[in-house]
Amino acid sequence: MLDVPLPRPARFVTFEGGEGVGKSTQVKRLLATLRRLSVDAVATREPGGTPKAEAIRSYILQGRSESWGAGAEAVLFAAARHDHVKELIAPSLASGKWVISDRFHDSTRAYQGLTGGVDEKLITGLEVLALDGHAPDLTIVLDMDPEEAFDRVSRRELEGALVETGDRFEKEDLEWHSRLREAFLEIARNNPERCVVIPAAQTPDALEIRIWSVLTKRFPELLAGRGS
Ligand SMILES: Nc1ncnc2c1ncn2[C@@H]1O[C@H](COP(=O)(O)OP(=O)(O)O)[C@@H](O)[C@H]1O
Ligand SMILES: Cc1cn([C@H]2C[C@H](O)[C@@H](COP(=O)(O)OP(=O)(O)O)O2)c(=O)[nH]c1=O
Repeated sequence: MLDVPLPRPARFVTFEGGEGVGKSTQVKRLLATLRRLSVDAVATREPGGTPKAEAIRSYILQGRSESWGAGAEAVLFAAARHDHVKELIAPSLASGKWVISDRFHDSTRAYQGLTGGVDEKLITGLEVLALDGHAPDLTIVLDMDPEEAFDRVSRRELEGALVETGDRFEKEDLEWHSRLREAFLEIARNNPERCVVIPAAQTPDALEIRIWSVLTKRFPELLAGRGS
């Protein structure tokens, strides 16, 4: 019998959660694992991912749009996302490439919507426009106590990493970050078929193993033909 490989449809996976929960670390690790398995994949981030979206990212994260209010910022994030979907995400998926994004639309709903007070109807309308049908297949929500996550971020800053967000959302107080944490958990509860919440207060290795087990359960084709 011919050993024909099973088709592996390209999947769109997003990572969400507050600051310092370990999203970027796990995105890099997942990309490396997929590539080791010869899965064609690209990692990207939001806001950003394309030159135009990166320009919007710099503008917002430098705090230049802060005085415009959360509603206008939601529109800016959505404008960046629209370009990101059109120029990078949709073409990658169409060409068979997996896309792993460090943040996506849930961040707008959590930060600007549920925490920032922007009307749910505006958030939903922006989602429809920006996603253009490209909702993630799976969203990993990394969840942890914001105080512990702050410690990680301060360490990252002490270690000298370039952190462009230090003067924007990170400066909000603990109560605000606790509301943000609840916002992500609420989004996950409302989208149980798409979102998986993973406790993030564990070592990077343990977290990587847990995330990989979620992926292989959700997308068994990842293991097809590997005898496991
Ligand atoms: N599981 C973990 N345990 C402890 N520290 C971590 C873990 N994952 C990441 N870190 C460290 O915490 C900081 C924030 O991690 P990062 O991946 O940049 O988080 P995020 O992208 O969610 O802001 C970095 O200094 C990183 O090295
Ligand atoms: C994508 C997105 C990000 N953000 C915020 C979350 C972060 O504070 C910032 C992006 O910074 P980033 O460096 O990607 O986040 P992190 O600190 O988790 O590594 O922008 C929104 O407020 N709305 C959005 O739609």
